[in-house]
Amino acid sequence: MATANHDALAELKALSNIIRENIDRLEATCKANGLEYPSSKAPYGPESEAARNLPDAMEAGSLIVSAATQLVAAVNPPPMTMFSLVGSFHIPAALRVVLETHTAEILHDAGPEGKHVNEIARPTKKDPAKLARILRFLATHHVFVEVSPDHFAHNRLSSLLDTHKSVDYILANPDKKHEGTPGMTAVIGHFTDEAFKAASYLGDVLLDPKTAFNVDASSTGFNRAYNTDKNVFDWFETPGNEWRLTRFGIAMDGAKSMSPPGAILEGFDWKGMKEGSLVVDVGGGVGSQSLTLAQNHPHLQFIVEDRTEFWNSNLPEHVQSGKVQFQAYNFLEDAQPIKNADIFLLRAILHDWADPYCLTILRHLRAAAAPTTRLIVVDNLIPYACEEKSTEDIPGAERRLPPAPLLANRGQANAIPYITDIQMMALLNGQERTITHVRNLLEQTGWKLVQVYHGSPFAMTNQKAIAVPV
Ligand SMILES: C[S@@+](CC[C@H](N)C(=O)[O-])C[C@H]1O[C@@H](n2cnc3c(N)ncnc32)[C@H](O)[C@@H]1O
Repeated sequence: MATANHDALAELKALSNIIRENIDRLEATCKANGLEYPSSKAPYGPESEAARNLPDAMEAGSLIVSAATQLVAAVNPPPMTMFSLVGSFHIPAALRVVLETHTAEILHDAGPEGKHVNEIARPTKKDPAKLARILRFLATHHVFVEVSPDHFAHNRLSSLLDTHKSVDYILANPDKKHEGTPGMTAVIGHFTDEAFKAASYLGDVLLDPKTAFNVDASSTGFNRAYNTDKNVFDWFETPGNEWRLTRFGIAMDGAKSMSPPGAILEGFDWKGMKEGSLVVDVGGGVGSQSLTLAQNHPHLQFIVEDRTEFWNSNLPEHVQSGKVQFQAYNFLEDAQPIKNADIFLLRAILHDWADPYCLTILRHLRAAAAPTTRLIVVDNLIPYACEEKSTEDIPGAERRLPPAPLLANRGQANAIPYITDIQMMALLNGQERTITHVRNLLEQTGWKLVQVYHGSPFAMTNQKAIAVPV
């Protein structure tokens, strides 16, 4: 541990150099590609994100975020940092309020002058004085701008809360707010509601001797928060929760926007597969990953397996289109019915479940695998917060270390897998896993991990572990 002042200052200077060098790199990358770097004041949109999605810009951005957040932690008085950390649970509470008062839609056409909070609070008949404090708190975290006292306007971050639907439509059809959207608002809804409440009971579950070592999917913070014995997937299907199930399905689709477009296409030679190869998307939800694959690789066939109720209550038109076939399948209870799959795809599935459930899922797939079947596990492969040598024998597993003095896992630039890890624990006793952990599960179930793909530093649930039967 550094104790002398000059060490601490050397760290600050090194961090500031990383930031400066990588801003120059961003500038050069944008210039070389003739693209504008997106403004933090302009609304978010996939086209205007093009510069940020350039591989070199992503790497530069990741190093800047890593260095800047480390710099803040080093410079801010520790009690202030700790106070900010323990108080950060108010952020999702505030985000839920603005989401459910449709503030983003109310401000949609307000332009840079924004609107007075009285106007923002009126359509949902909320207290403007309280809403102003909520919005000011968020503006302090760069979500919305307070342009003049009590007048709030959009910026890039707050525009992610906007469904682009009219306020009148949402007020008349509250259950349809997220339908037909890219899904980020549904992600925000699920996180700030079910997940946030589940997380607030996580400590109770982990500290209670009766549940401390329990890995049951229905013995979680979620179960305490909602006072139910059902796991979250069963609970979503109980009468009265239809809108939550729909929101969750749209949220899963929306999580794609947290990765570069087409992230599922990377890291595996889909093109090299023979004509008519069959991809079975196990627990494929509304089939959004299979659709992306089908659109880009029309020579492949797809079957999306999930619990019946899931797709019928989400996107029935996908079932009717025929491009992707849907099949009811319970991966915890049933033998895998497809015996001639070329690929079993498991995206964001293993992370939902504790090890005993994953072993069941993997054994069912192994029993149905042909010698040529490939298993592609797409999940976050969570790095230790220090250097890791134990998986370097697996092709693709090695990670490039960032420059000193950054954390080996890039800290806040790589925060999402650690957030989803705790989220999975709070909701289902699931978890994100290290490469070693995934390898162990595969080895216990007759699979061998042969290739790892890390992908973009800013992508969500895009890392791939490719396995073959043994
Ligand atoms: C986190 S979502 C992932 C969806 C999709 N693979 C993706 O990447 O967007 C988990 C999916 O597992 C499905 N699921 C949960 N329990 C299941 C079970 N026992 N059998 C089959 N599917 C299940 C859920 O309905 C949901 O669609």
